[in-house]
Amino acid sequence: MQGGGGGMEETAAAKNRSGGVGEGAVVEVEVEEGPRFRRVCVFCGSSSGKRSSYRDAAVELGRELVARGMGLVYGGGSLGLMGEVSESVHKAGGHVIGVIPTALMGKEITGETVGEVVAVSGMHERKAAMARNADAFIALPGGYGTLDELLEVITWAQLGIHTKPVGLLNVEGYYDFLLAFIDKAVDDGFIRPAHLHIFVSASDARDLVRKLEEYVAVEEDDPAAPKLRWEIGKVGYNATPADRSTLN
Ligand SMILES: C/C(=C\CNc1ncnc2c1ncn2[C@@H]1O[C@H](COP(=O)(O)O)[C@@H](O)[C@H]1O)CO
Repeated sequence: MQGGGGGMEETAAAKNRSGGVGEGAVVEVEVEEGPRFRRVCVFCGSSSGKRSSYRDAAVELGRELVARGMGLVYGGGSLGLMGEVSESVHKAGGHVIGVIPTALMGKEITGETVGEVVAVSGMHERKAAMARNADAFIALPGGYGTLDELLEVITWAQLGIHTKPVGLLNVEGYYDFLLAFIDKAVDDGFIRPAHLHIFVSASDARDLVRKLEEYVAVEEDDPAAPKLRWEIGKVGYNATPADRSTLN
């Protein structure tokens, strides 16, 4: 599991719990744990949907990420739920990275991106850059684009290409049919029962982020995984420790 780059930082406090740092005293170093995830990648609709609850969920998720010390990676722009979640993180003082293909960069196409903008050459590069720069993934309600992004990170987790947690924010049951479809695929032998637990879901942001923080990766047992991981390494899906100090 990739830990958040900002995690496990030593605080100023090297406290002597025994009452004084004299000779022979036992000094306990108190380590303050940072957030498990430095940045979370959010996939969501470029539309807002027809229910105000979708917008509310995007805003709430943004606030929850910032409250937990996590930044946002998303597809850039200000359209739909993408705009809601990025605005929410930005307003609450969190760090936002928008990854956007140069062809979509015109403000008349995607609107204004808040925070940092990373320009990439195309849609595949965008998905790889979003994945590389995040430690976990969350899907809010959305359409084809959101499903594509969500199913890709689930598929790659299934293959053992990454071990970053994936969460579904199932606002008002929006994803119930997808969850039912996945159950059907398990029943009919197309998805392994163990792979049901590759992602977690919850109906509200706080529960979902908590579940992601507690998530333990499913052990990969696919013989194809090492080769795939090597191939994906060439594309640069996972950040190396050195990458984590800067944007990549
Ligand atoms: C090209 C057009 C509008 C531009 N819209 C988008 N701008 C930025 N990112 C987008 C856009 N449309 C899709 N995406 C990506 O897919 C996800 C949302 O797709 P959905 O189909 O709305 O669920 C989102 O995460 C983006 O990465 C004119 O058609």
